[in-house]
Amino acid sequence: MNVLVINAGSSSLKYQLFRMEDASVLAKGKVERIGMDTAIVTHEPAGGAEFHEVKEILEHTSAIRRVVELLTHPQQGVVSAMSDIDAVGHRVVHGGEAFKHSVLVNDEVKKEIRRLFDLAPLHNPAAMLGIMAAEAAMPGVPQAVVFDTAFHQTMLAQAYLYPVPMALYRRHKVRRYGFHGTSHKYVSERAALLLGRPLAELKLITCHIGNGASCAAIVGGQSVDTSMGMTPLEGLMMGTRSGDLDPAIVPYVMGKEELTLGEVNSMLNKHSGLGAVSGISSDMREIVEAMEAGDKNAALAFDMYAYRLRKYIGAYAAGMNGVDAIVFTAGIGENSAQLRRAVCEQLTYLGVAFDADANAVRSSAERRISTAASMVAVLVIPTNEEWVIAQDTYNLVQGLS
Ligand SMILES: Nc1ncnc2c1ncn2[C@@H]1O[C@H](COP(=O)(O)OP(=O)(O)O)[C@@H](O)[C@H]1O
Ligand SMILES: CC(=O)OP(=O)(O)O
Ligand SMILES: [Mg+2]
Repeated sequence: MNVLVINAGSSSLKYQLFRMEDASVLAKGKVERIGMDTAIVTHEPAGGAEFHEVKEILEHTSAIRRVVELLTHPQQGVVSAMSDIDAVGHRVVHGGEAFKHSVLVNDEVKKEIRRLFDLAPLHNPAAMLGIMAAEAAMPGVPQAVVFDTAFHQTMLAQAYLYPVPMALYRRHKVRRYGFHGTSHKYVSERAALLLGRPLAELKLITCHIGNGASCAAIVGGQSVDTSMGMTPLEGLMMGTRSGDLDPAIVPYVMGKEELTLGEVNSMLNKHSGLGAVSGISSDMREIVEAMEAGDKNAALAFDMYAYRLRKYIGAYAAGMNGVDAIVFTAGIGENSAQLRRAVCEQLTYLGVAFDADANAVRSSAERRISTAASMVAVLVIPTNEEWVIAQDTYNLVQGLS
């Protein structure tokens, strides 16, 4: 069975086509910088030459259309027709309390995902575009959805409730859901293998640091806390999102600047974070480049980003009463040696002995960047949300026959 996985992030769309029988990847690729001046398309057919293009791609529907063209292309393609794709698995960011597990797509499921648009305005609409575009391109092919929120459903009420009137939870389900769950789950399992210790006895802090960023406190393989909240806006500073701030700022700024609810929402989700502080870019590569060229605002944005992450690591070590390993993953966590260094060199109080040389090595392998003597291991583990989604999709589709 061939399963196509579509992971529509806020600024990127990643895809992988898996042959499930031997867990092989027939092709993978990504469309990055969707909606920016130029998007970057990378398509890697297994055993074939990598294909790159830079073109304007303004939204996710066009991105999927391009992916479909590439997968069936006479030169760059890996299947002769779309009928060689047996199932499609989608990443959906918000599943609310309704979805504790992955499900096959039907009208009810689509309705529920739409109902959650308000709570994940950058993500659920992108995922829905993906589902609709895939249905149009591959009619009759079963589709499954895998939710970012599902893994965090193990949190206790002490972590998922906000100290506000409890009627808000009862009436409107106002609570912490947490996101990037598929990634936090995957890297925590890989971390246990890399450390050679049972997951059941580990306390981990996993840092999924991409365009969206969150960390999670994981005890014995179960999420006990995570930095994103009811929506993916809370927690760490991100590319375009503010993360934590004093909630009183919202009504204050709305009054002073005469902003509507929609405008203030858009300000915090799309016009804050690295982009707002640096005035340069929401992309960490460009921030680091500008910082190294001496730009003060880029340096401030970088320092704030690292400082806020360091504070969460401290908070989660306290929350779990200890930590065995800190894991970095996603675009920035996997690739930015500068950011990892800025965070980890000041964790000596926790017992982290950072290995700056190991950290500086560019690699796509799972690796340790703390010294052998470090009391707390620091790991870099490339995430693989797509493989987890493919497995869930495969299992659901098997259940159909
Ligand atoms: N070599 C690199 N150095 C620093 N940052 C990088 C590098 N490669 C990618 N990134 C950063 O990773 C982020 C995107 O991460 P990603 O996980 O792909 O995001 P998302 O899935 O949320 O769209 C961007 O800020 C990008 O600059
Ligand atoms: C939930 C979330 O923020 O996702 P992403 O990192 O893909 O934007
Ligand atoms: Mg992502």
